[in-house]
Amino acid sequence: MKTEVKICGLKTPEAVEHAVARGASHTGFIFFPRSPRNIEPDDAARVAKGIRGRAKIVAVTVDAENDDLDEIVAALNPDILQLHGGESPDRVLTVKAIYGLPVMKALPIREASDLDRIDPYLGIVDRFLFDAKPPVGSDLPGGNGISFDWRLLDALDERVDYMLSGGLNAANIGEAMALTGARAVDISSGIESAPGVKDLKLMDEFFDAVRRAETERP
Ligand SMILES: O=C(O)c1ccccc1N[C@@H]1O[C@H](COP(=O)(O)O)[C@@H](O)[C@H]1O
Repeated sequence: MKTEVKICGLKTPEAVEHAVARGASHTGFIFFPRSPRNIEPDDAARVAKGIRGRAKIVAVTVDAENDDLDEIVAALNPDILQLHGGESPDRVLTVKAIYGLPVMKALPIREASDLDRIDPYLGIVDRFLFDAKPPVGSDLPGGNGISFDWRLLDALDERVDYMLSGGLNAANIGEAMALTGARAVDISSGIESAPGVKDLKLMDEFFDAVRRAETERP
């Protein structure tokens, strides 16, 4: 089975089209003003226009209020909401009830005990996204370009559906996929030439590395 690849933090039609042409299953748009990848809902709708139905459109938000979610959903009509803050299981249930969209819940991972946070969300979220815990002092809950110890996922119940995220790039994705067996991966800063600026050559190298890793699967 082909690995699902989410290209996150997209801001231009060129980068979105390139990602989908290279086989991205998911495209991510960041709605978080402090991020260099932040995009306005109307701009995201314009940028994503050509790829609807060819790849999933993911709206990434961080502890967003309903007013903000209303605006994002109305403008972009995303396929999936990625909740990348401290949203509780109750909040996820509320968001699902209001918008009727699948939710991917990001959980920050640094140590084995961080996996204990999965349980309360089981049966509520549609998928998890495991990202590295942000470094102390970071302004961003994601997009920090740092990885966690992938071996921690050895302890994961294999029925838990997740995307692997955090500091992935062309140089380490082979090892990450081999160690975790992840069938879905997510990348943002690892394919950028500067914060928020996607580099199509780095994107190509990432897709090539993912496809190579697939052929090396047991
Ligand atoms: O990318 C951001 O700026 C961002 C801001 C707020 C919430 C989430 C964000 N990004 C998410 O983090 C992962 C990992 O990023 P990276 O590959 O380590 O740079 C990214 O794919 C987004 O889902």
